[in-house]
Amino acid sequence: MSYCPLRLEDYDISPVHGFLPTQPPLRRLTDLYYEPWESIMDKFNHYLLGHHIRRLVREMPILSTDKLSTQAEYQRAFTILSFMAHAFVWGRNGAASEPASEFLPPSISIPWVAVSEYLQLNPVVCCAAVCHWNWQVLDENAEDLMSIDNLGTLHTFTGSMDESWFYLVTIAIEAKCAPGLNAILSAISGVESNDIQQVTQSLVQISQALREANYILERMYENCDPYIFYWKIREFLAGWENMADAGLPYGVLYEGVDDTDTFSLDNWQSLIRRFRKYAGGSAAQTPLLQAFDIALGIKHYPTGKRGKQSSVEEARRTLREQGISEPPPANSYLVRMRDYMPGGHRHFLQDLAETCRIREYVLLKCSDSLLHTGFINDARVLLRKEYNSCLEMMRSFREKHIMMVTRYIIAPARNGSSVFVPAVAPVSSHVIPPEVQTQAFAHSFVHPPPGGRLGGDSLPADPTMYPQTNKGGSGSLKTPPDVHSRSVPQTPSPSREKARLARTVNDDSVIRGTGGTDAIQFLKQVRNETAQSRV
Ligand code: HEM
Repeated sequence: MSYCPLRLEDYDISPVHGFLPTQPPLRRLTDLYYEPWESIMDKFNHYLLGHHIRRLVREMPILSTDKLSTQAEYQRAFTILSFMAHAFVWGRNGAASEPASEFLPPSISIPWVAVSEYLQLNPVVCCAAVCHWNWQVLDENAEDLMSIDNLGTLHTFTGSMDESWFYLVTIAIEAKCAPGLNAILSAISGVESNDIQQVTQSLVQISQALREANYILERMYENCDPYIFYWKIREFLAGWENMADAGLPYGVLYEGVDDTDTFSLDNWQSLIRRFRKYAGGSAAQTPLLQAFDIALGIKHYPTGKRGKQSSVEEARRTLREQGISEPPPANSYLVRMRDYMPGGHRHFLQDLAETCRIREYVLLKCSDSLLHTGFINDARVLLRKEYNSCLEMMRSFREKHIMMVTRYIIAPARNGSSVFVPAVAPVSSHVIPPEVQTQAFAHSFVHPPPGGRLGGDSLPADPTMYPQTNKGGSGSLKTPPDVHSRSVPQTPSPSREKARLARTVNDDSVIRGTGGTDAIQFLKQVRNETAQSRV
């Protein structure tokens, strides 16, 4: 086989399991030093159910990360700190006595930030935490070790089979698509050496991997109930961006990390700017689909903007200008999700975009002019067929995924919760003085933060939606409140917070996101761009 400049291992990608680690994730940090973390995880669901998490986390010592040495240990630390942190912030399903917490105690925030810096991702729940680093093999002797039926999760928030299954579908898709990643590299080297058979054969393997992904995706319905997903699971996966209605108008302050400057403690405005805003967990944070997009040359444009897929002319130009890097997908939401991927995986996507010219190769080999002048031969017909078959698998995956979003988000939101939530008097966790709350609240509507931390140093302004983490109160998105007539922002009651946290659908049945754009519109556009990439 000819040379391919990329090696999966250089990016923490497993040749056998793709973006999952080759060895199953650690089930425990064996150094007894970390026992305070592990002993909470031993009874995590019970503690969460019985409202013990906040007390236990506050009582936890601040542990150093110095005793973590392997990548697997860091990954385990990240996963368990993520579970504890989100359980701490969101409390027990919006129980009456537990509104969302705007503060993460130093026992979580200090090690969590240190571990996330090591892994080069944001300290917030992400796909890697709940899927990539959260699985086990059930039967070591099974014929197909990584079949979804032979996998289990290590941790869930709710202790439900539905939540396990929700993660397992993604985990199994990752595992089954690993051959597709190897095939991408093989196709790249085939292009380098102008070996049309190798490129075609690699495309066959990519489309087989994607066929598996389609099949596994549809199995979501088997064991994950949309009601449970929407009303029980999803709220724990939410982040702290655009969560004013859910009780987090400024995001979350990572105590001991962002408030160490004593000046800020005397100055509330300055302190509020230290709050972090992060999107929550979503399978959109898997590098897998983005890797296939890049490999197949599918371009995604900002939501609402129509763009063209590359033509033969552009393919010629790109090949002439070897070495000039291909810009990342222009859809800022997809680009933004890369900050929630481990560093190695993110760098792989960047380098893949610079290296991969499969679409250009197919376009040039199978251009219409060649077809019309009779130069076409069987190898070229086959190349085009297999390339288009990959696109069809990607399109079909996205089509199924849109239907899934309709069944798991839109329908349950429309039907409402069947659980009676009694009206309770507002209980505030906010310790910020009311007058400062008023100013900051007004400020956040008049000048919405550009994303990332308040003060906007990391994430670009993005009008694209992120409904899984949005409070989605239709009123606030459609009609900003009259900030001048507001005296003190109402602290939502926990029961209202719960409803708002889960509710992301307006009366017109549109899932709204950060900038008021529409999730289904985004997903349909991404699907259409995939379909339009056929050659
Ligand atoms: C109950 C199941 C699921 C629901 C309700 C769901 C929901 C959503 C929603 C609302 C979005 C829009 C952006 C966001 O909010 O993150 C999205 C995007 C996305 N989801 Fe899912 N999702 C589900 C399962 C999956 C699975 C199993 C995968 C694959 C591993 C997946 C992969 C993606 C990807 C790659 C995107 C980005 C858009 C794209 O590239 O097509 N999702 N999902």
